[in-house]
Amino acid sequence: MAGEPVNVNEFQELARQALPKMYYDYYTGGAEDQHTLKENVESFRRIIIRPRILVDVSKIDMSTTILGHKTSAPIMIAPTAMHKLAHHEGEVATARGAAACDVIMGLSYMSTCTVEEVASSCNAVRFFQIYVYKRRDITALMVHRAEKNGFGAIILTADTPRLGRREADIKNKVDVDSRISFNNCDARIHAITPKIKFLEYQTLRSCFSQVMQTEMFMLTDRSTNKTLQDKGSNIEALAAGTFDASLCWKDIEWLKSITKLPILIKGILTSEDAIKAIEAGVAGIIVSNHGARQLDYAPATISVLEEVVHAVQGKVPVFYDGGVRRGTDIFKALALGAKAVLIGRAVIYGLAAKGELGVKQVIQMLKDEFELTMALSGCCSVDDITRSHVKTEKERFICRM
Ligand SMILES: Cc1cc2nc3c(=O)[nH]c(=O)nc-3n(C[C@H](O)[C@H](O)[C@H](O)COP(=O)(O)O)c2cc1C
Ligand SMILES: CCCCCCC(=O)C(=O)O
Repeated sequence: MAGEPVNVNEFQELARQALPKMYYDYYTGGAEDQHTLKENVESFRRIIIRPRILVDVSKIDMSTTILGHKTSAPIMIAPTAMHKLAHHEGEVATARGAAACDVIMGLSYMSTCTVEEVASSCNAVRFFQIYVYKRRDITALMVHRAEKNGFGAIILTADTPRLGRREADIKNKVDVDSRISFNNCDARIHAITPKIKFLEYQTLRSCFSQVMQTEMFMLTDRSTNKTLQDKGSNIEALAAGTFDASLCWKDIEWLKSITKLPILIKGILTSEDAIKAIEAGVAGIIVSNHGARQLDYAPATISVLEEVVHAVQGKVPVFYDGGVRRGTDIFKALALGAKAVLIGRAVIYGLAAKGELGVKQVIQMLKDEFELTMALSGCCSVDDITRSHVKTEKERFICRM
């Protein structure tokens, strides 16, 4: 590629050049046939924008308010794991990029910088994403650390009782550089099982590979010495050992009992679950298929956004993620009822290509594209973006009949 990157796809190419194949594949990949992965992006292309002309667009205001936090644009950074695999400064660089653009940073439970490091690195508004461990006390500790360090909300990821099957990670035998550790969750070593308590904690905590060995140890049936789970990737095995697959709706009550922070639930794809989420008392919903990394042949996220928005009836804000690569995508999601969008891979591409500067450039690029889309569509503020500004494929099909 000649010159500076001019769009997210070009940042993706820079990330590909910068990263070892194993990590690039981990970041870009989706589950199984990657059908949903393609659809997450393609479905946006099938939605067209209905622009209005001769509107005074000399001043465009992209700002909005998310759970009471004023932000420069309806954009948040999606929680994604292990940023130190993309850049040595990890989530600290990402958070600084978010702060520079005045957007909210979502920090993953599986981050490689701690909540304390991220909190002290910049003044970005931060939300903390959690997976719920079998060992609830560890998750509670993480929630309290986030609360103590000024995080503004908890994002409960609810679509991951087990990790999706990402075949590239299996083939690549994905593993992590021994200098990197899950610093945020070093307590997670305890989470695997009380059975491993006799193993030396300090030797276990240092890196992912060692966690893997521990995990494999734990998954071995001592009587036969046969590994109980050896078909998935290392990451899948680790998730199987730590994540609580029994998590269900009643557990939101538990989460509410341990924190005063507002709770966003991430991973809603149906009206049925949206209604349950509201009954459970969440402060907001994130319509997400986890970047198509969980259930393949789940719907493209943008195709179900409206179903969820209708079910929610304005009771709580609805956020969106999946496949956002352009400012026009952000505009379309807002027109279909999202309050804001979360950006996953695009931010990682920026981070891998240029660290903090790359994160900043990717977000700024998306903001610039979004602002231009607003101007060319005749919208001066985010409230001016309405359902009538887009036409879905289904509507176009009905029009033709
Ligand atoms: C490499 C990678 C790691 C992710 N890690 C997490 C995570 O730790 N927690 C989580 O809730 N979601 C995680 N996600 C899902 C994102 O939060 C988000 O739903 C998704 O990336 C949005 O799609 P996009 O990448 O097309 O923007 C991850 C996604 C990717 C690509
Ligand atoms: C036990 C490590 C699991 C990391 C999972 C991160 C994630 O959600 C992803 O999609 O990858």
